[in-house]
Amino acid sequence: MPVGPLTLAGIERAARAQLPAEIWDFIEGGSEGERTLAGNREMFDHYALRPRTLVDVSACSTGTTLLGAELGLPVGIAPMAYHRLVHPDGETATARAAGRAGALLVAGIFASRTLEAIAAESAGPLWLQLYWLRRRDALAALVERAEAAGFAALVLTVDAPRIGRRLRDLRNGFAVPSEIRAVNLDPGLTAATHRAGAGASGIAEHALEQFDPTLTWADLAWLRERTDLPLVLKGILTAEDARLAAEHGVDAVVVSNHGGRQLDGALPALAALPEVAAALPPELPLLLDGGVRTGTDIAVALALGARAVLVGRPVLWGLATGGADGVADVLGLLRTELEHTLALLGRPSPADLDRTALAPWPVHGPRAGQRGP
Ligand SMILES: Cc1cc2nc3c(=O)[nH]c(=O)nc-3n(C[C@H](O)[C@H](O)[C@H](O)COP(=O)(O)O)c2cc1C
Ligand SMILES: CC(C)CC(=O)C(=O)O
Repeated sequence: MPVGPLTLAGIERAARAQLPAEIWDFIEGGSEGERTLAGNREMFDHYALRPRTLVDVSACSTGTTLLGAELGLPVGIAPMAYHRLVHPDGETATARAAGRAGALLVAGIFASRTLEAIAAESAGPLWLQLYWLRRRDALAALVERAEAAGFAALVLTVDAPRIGRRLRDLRNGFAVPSEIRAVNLDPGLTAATHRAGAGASGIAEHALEQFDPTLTWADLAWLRERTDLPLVLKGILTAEDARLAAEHGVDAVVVSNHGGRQLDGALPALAALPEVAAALPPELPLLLDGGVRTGTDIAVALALGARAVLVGRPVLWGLATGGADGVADVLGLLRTELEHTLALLGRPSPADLDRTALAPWPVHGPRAGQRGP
């Protein structure tokens, strides 16, 4: 019997081999020189783990709680547009796998399956990500639908007043194929997404047309007035903004640079985590996304103050290669790796992780063999 991929990197290779080049570029790419995209991964190399011994690790748990919900592992699926780009089932398959694993799913405002269909497949906590659309009526309607469908929190993405210059998409003249739609929005609202043009990105043109770049802290009250759902801000990278988020009463914060797809040269997510953690009240849940690819990465992020991590691209690799089962493989590998890391580190549960689990990585240069089979 052939052995399947033993790391997310193996699933990545399989996905790359089967996806059309321009879809691969849209998923995998970052903005401009892709320095922040690379930095997200490289930053994990700056930490070593400090294992403790003679600790009973016969029963390790990967479970945690987040905004009152139980998670089987401290992992959520980052909001990503158009899952149907890589698999005909799209977000409903992702939701099935998340439920099986006890992971959080953050569905995107540009989901290619309806909120109701996603909720019907979902067995675990489900949040909805929003962009600040000029058409506030469309946003208000989505909030109402999300509440009715049982979504448990809203995530407002704040790092995208416009779309970063993603050179791969510009070169490819990338547009979302017309049969794959952001079905939760009026077709008129997303038409530009489907218009290809040499040297242009349909995604970027659409955002210029529809995203409202006047969004400021004062506007959060508009969302608050419309819903009792917890409000999460995604895309915070500084202590200053973390303090403002807390002052404005948000319920959680996601440290993120949008997977290196927005401001190139922005801090790697893991580099921003300590200052954001220090600036927030300890009871306010903090999440991180960007470059999380192994159980060790999860342990490092948790030790630096994250309650949970979100994982983006690997979920689309899994979805591309095996639908719901492929996403389950990705989440299953992360759980296996995290559980091993906790046991060998002598910290039997996520709650046991803190800064004392970490030291600076003492040698310079790239890690040998990290990618694995
Ligand atoms: C294909 C793709 C689509 C994305 N779409 C969205 C989106 O609609 N809204 C959003 O807030 N973030 C979006 N993101 C960013 C992710 O939520 C997340 O911040 C990032 O992918 C995390 O980094 P990782 O891919 O290295 O795990 C997208 C990312 C990718 C790769
Ligand atoms: C449709 C896009 C605006 C989705 C997004 O945020 C991204 O591609 O990073």
